Amino acid sequence: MCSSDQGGRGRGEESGLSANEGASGGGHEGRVSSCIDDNKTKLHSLSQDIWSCPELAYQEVKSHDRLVAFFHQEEGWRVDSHFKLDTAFRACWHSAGVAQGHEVSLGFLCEYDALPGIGHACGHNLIAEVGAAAAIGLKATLEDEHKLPVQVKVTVLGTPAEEDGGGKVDMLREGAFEGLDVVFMAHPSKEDATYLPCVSEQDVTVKYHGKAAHASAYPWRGINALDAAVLCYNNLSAFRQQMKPDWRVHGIIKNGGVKPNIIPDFTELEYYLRTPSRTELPILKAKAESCFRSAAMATGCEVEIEFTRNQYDNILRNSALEELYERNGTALGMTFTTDEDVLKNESGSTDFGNVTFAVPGIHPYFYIGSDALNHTAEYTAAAGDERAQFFALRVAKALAMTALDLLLDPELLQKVKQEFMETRRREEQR
Ligand SMILES: NCCCC(=O)N[C@@H](CCCN)C(=O)O
Repeated sequence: MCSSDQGGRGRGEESGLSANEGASGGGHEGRVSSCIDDNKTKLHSLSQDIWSCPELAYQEVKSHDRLVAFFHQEEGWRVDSHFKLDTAFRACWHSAGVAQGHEVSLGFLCEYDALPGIGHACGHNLIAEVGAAAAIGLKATLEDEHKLPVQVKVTVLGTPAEEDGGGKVDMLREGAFEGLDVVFMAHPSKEDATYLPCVSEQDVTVKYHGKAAHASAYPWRGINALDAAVLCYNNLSAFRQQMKPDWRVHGIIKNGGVKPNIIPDFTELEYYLRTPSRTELPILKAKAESCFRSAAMATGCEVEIEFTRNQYDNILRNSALEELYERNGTALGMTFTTDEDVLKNESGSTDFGNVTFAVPGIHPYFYIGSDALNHTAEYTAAAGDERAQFFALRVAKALAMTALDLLLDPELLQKVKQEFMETRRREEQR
């Protein structure tokens, strides 16, 4: 059985609510909270171990092993390491009893990849912790509940490579999400929000091949690949005036030549192309491609255009899930942002978007005790700071309570699924 921890601080502490008081002070919600609080030391240690050893996309070997070990040490979980991808995993638990009809299958996702150079600047160590905490909190509560109206399967999926590549897209292709009824995860941010506009994205690498020559002695003998790269950059900058205001194109020159007196024979750029809906993305891709190709034509370079294997889709919203989550979060003392600039403008992209076209899901954002911005060294520090723990555990409680709501009231689950079908149909007809 679980005890109760009334501690708490930070945004939401202003309300004076502790997690348990805010939830209900008892009942199922109270049990979720106390079970998660009971495990806070080992959850913190899980998150710290991932944070202190940041690993890039598809190379999250130690983080994978640490999470797999975590679930091996928990009772009742069947763990598949290297599930579908080398650094992905799956952990499953089934509620006791004789299966009668459909088993409700709920998934919690853990991300754990970091960024080059600045470590866990997007706080994915906390995403992993939240996914694990919500899953064990829900399981413990369900074990105490003997009158569940349904059989339940809880699945934790470790999904690599969100920052680069899109591990969830690979896993979707491999069938890893089949059979799930609803999926849950939460992403660190600088505010609490049930939803931020997560847009669709296609990444592309552009390479120009020219011809080297001494830049002073025989410049007319060279073909300048840096000129092509600069023209490419400028073509896209000129095109920006005609882009829709909510499109985003941003790039870097990864390789711009080696020495001023050598006409560069090779340059390389990397661009991210984003539109609010995946249906618009092909239009932007085609226009960007014209910018890449015309720079090659103007300079006489050869161009190689490599669009990445996985495109990220926008997130399909589910207001039924959002309302449940917001109610639980508010009860736990969260204050959801009302800043229109944040709520209406593009956020980044996530491969969770692709998941929401296959399974109903929610991807709320959560404050971690710092005003630092994601993808900065300051955010890395905040994601590893002990102060983030209260917020991470609180969001895990809100996710687990939302899952519990669906299990205790089959009509709610039906509502979520119905909305998912309708939203997806509307999106596909856009
Ligand atoms: N909205 C989620 C934010 C996480 C994030 O920053 N994701 C990256 C993904 C980049 C993949 N190429 C982003 O830049 O949006």
